[in-house]
Amino acid sequence: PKKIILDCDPGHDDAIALLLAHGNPNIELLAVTTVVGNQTLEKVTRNALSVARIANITNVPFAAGAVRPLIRNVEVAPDIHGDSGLDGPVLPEPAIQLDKRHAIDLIIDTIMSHPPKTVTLVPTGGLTNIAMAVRKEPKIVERVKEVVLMGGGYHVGNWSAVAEFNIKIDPEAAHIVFNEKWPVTMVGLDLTHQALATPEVIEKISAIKTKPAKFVLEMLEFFGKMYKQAQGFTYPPVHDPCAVAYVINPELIKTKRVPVDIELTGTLTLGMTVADFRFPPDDSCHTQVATELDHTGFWDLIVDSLERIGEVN
Ligand SMILES: Nc1ccc([C@@H]2N[C@H](CO)[C@@H](O)[C@H]2O)cc1
Ligand SMILES: [Ca+2]
Repeated sequence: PKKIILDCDPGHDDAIALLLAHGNPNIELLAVTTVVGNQTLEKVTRNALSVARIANITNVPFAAGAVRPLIRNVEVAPDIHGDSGLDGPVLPEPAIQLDKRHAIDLIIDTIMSHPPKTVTLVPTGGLTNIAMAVRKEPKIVERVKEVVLMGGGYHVGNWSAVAEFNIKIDPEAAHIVFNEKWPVTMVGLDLTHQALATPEVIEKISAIKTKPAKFVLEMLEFFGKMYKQAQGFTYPPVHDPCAVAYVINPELIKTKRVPVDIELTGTLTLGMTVADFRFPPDDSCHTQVATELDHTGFWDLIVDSLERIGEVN
């Protein structure tokens, strides 16, 4: 199985990414870390532990990380995720305690305690924790197998005309992560806006008569309602599980090697992931962007994970 660390800000789609990772037999979830983003650190951390309770995830360390971006102020997304950060379903009381370490120490310890090139980092929130971990222990850059992140967009923005939320809330952190010499796969909005939870998808999940599946349906109902109101989407794009799906089966997502850098000083373009498609990438190019999703294959993975999780009491 592929060993991953999920760094997330649950968030409805982060929650589904966590369930996908937990339920899929090809993924070994080594650690879950939380970062400020969709909501405050306290709220997204509580949400992560509630999702762990829903799926009965008991043997994975969870640790909380950065309470705010490296430089800028906290900017949350209640218009999509609500005041709790996971509005819609009733959130159960957590059943596990947080790991006593800071997220960046759990990330560093986990990577350094596994053989080189065996651990994949999967950030699905702002990149504050990842940037801080790299600055504290630069050795993780050569040791990590790859970074597969949900964030950015080479032709699409959602937090400004040209920037995506996860990048824009901490562009300095993103600049660090995209410029370290490790393999980065950017699963951006160009890809995740194809991951729509259509009625056919809802129907397939509705056929699974378990509490975790019901939780997912209640999350998708709220997420869909907010996405329609806030961004005019008929069906909601479920972003974060796309990053996990790529780790599970890279054939589900087409990618293109291209240099990507982060705008830090633009008035209109702050946080933009600038992809330079003008020339063929040279050997120094360590970034690739996701371009095309196998929609059916993607959602079949999520349905399969929910079926494997089964009923939980
Ligand atoms: N409007 C909006 C804001 C933030 C997000 C979160 N940020 C990423 C998509 O921009 C995902 O990780 C998701 O959790 C989604 C929608
Ligand atoms: Ca997220």
